[in-house]
Amino acid sequence: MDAEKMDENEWKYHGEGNKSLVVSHSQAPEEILRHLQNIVDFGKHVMKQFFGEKYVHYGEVVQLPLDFVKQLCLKIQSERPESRCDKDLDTLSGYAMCLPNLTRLQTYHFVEHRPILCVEIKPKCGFIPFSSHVSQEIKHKVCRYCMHQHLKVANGKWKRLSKYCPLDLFSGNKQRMHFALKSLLQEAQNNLKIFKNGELIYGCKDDQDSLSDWNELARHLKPFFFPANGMVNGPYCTRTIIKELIHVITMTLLSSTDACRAGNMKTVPISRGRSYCEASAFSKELVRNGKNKMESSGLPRGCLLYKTLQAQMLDMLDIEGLYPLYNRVEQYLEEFPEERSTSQIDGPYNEAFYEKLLDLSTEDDGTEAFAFTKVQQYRVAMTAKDCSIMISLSPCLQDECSAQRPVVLASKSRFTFSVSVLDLDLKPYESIPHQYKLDGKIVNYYLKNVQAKDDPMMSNLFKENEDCTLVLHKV
Ligand SMILES: O=P(O)(O)O[C@H]1[C@H](OP(=O)(O)O)[C@@H](OP(=O)(O)O)[C@H](OP(=O)(O)O)[C@@H](OP(=O)(O)O)[C@H]1OP(=O)(O)O
Ligand SMILES: Nc1ncnc2c1ncn2[C@@H]1O[C@H](COP(=O)(O)OP(=O)(O)O)[C@@H](O)[C@H]1O
Repeated sequence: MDAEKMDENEWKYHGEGNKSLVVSHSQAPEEILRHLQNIVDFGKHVMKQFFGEKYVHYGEVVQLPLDFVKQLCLKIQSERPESRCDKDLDTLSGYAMCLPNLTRLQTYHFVEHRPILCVEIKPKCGFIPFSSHVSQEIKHKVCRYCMHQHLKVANGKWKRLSKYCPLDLFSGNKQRMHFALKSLLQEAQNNLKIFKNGELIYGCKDDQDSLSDWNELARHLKPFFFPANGMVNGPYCTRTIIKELIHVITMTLLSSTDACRAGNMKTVPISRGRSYCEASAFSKELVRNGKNKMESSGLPRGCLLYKTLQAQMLDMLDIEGLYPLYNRVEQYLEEFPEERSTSQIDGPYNEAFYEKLLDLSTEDDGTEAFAFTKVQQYRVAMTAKDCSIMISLSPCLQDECSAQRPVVLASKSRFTFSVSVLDLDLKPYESIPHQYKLDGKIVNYYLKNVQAKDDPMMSNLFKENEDCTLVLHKV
């Protein structure tokens, strides 16, 4: 073994059996450097093409003094969520990614000493699968997020079901978007965070029991929306401020500030698949009110939600259609392992990698080339389904507004703003089997524990511990 690997600091205890003690060597620094460079390249050559350069900040890889890294890890350890403390921080390579602080304004110089409000939304998947490979009809009616909620609550990840449905947010219909944002504000889970001058003031707390405290949030937001202090504190004030916040977030999400290939590239028709989710609390409320037309005004092509949805819809086959192609790739790589590097599964994520994503055909010609393309497109789609949108807002005065600085108006104030996308590291090829298994778990749990209860006929099929004879009538 290489002499330089004989540094005890690079080894860690993994476990032991009756006769053996297991230690593992941490990733070699060059592997970490390549991993981080891959993330930067993927942002620079791929996601910037989908989202546009104004929305994507891919940063750069830097090397830091090891002492600094070690001291930093000790300093922040107590602030980390308990649920994440099982993940070790890399204190051996010194490599890190240097990114702009997206809770600050990105696109324009921000006025010094001006307060900044930042809203982070993790929208999740905004479409219902339209693939013919889908085996369960429920997947054509209820979206992944709404189905997954029930399994998450059953597994204890969250205490309460969220009323948020991504299809309402991605609908482009202001009424539906307002409902979606209000639902996120009621039950943030890991889909909403609000920062004030870089400090987290709302959402995504490790303590799932904390109910949303709108009064506390309104106290933080009041100076932004009613700077003249013309609003007396109280329930009306809280409701008014929350409505102002929802309005401003909606307008920034619908703003379109930069044309790029994503706006012009041959796109997956967004009209494919149903435009609303049967499980959405909004659509149920609409039906209760005797209306059944779900408006989907459609998103402006230049806005970030549209571009995010375009990238998500690279998942054209659904995991059920993709998984056999993944197996075809696996078999091919078992026979020709040297092809792994030329396939660019592990990078480099350069222009050539991007160009290969543009073939949107879904006709399987039986080749490995088709399988490789669909697998890579699926990985990009998974990444876009798990990314976050950051909206930074700073109050501006009338005379500071100009044509090239985007401004959003509230009732008693105005903001200059920037919109960015983050968490754009390509999802690993190896996570595809996990996606396939998780998809089955989510759907099966929903069918057995939710749909059966909602549908009297179905409930007879699943009623447990009760003798019931299924009488089949001759037709
Ligand atoms: O689908 P992936 O591979 O992107 O997995 C995501 C999780 O998404 P999902 O469960 O829909 O597959 C995501 O969980 P949520 O559904 O968004 O709750 C998970 O987010 P956290 O809950 O914040 O962990 C996400 O982890 P990171 O965002 O990467 O931290 C990722 O899970 P992992 O694949 O386990 O990293
Ligand atoms: N450039 C950034 N500026 C400000 N906050 C950031 C930035 N990148 C990440 N964050 C914060 O850190 C959190 C985790 O970062 P993320 O890249 O999503 O990690 P992971 O991929 O492990 O989920 C984000 O949800 C966001 O709140």
